Amino acid sequence: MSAIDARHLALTYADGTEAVEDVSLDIPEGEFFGFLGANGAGKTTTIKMLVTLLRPTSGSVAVNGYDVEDSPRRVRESIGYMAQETSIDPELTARENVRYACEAYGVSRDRRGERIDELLELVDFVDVADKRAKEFSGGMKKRLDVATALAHEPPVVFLDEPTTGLDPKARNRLWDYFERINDRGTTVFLTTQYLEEADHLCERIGVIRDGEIAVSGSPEELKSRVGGDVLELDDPTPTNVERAREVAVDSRLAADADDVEATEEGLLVRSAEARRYGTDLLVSLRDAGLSVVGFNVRSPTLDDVFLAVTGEEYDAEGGESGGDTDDPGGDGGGADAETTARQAPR
Ligand SMILES: Nc1ncnc2c1ncn2[C@@H]1O[C@H](COP(=O)(O)OP(=O)(O)OP(=O)(O)O)[C@@H](O)[C@H]1O
Repeated sequence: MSAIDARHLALTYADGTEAVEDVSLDIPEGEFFGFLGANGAGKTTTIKMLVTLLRPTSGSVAVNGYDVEDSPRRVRESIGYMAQETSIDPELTARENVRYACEAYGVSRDRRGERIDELLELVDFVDVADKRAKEFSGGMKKRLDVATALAHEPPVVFLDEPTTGLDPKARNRLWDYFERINDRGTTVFLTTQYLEEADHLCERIGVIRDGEIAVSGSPEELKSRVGGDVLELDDPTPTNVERAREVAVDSRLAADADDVEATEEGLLVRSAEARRYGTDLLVSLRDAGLSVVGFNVRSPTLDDVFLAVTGEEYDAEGGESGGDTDDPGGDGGGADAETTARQAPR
């Protein structure tokens, strides 16, 4: 049985916006699935249909074998949902928030005390269990959100941008919990603004564009579809970039013009020959009277996949730095050696 089986899902909002046009997903039990797309591509609308908060205009969805139209209550009982907005009560302590979630999700009275302790332990809240949630940092609130979404041990959890705005340390910590629950057999459906997060966590990824799945596959499969390596030229002046683009398109590197993209930093060329002939391009640029300030050849990342599929750079608002810390009253918890080492190579 699939954990999530969505067929030809579509949703048009009352104002006529066709947010989701045709989304089919078949996610096996126990998979860690990443759902990616630019802002407004239809991710949240899709999740809301999967968790019974929005009724599809057409198509069908079964979650854990229950049809969302026929058995919405069964679906809700069998899933955990961590929405973008926090669901914890700032006036309650961590323990009270978790207890409330256990009651709301119908965890039996006999089991409740034990389950509350397990959940607090899972997200490392034992020492601060009796502090009020309003005293917690952004990262801690997210961890508490994770605990409450898991109260009833659901076989499937939906995480909608669970780490947005967190600093790398807090994010890494959450990644550990997500991996832990997936290791226990829980199916995870994740949306994220951070492609390195999807790369690190997900076994399979689907990219939604204009309300339809544009590509899906494992991170490695998707990266291999970029076709070779990626050569980056840094040049901040747009006029130079435009001329450099013409030189690159004419070079033996690019199979066609689509392999050359202007980026915020300068220019990017996807090519199976990037390592072999990359320096030839530098010579051609110099001959054309252009100099570059930076040059680099690297393996493709999911950012390259995204750029190739959508023609846009993946939006990562909330940023890599200056995010919400996991450490209230601390020094902001910058990236330590371990954190840095765990980031996907760029
Ligand atoms: N209640 C609504 N009424 C009308 N249009 C809506 C509504 N909610 C979302 N939309 C539109 O539907 C489209 C898809 O929105 P959705 O929130 O699903 O995208 P998303 O991929 O989750 O984006 P984000 O990353 O910004 O959350 C967008 O064009 C959005 O403006």
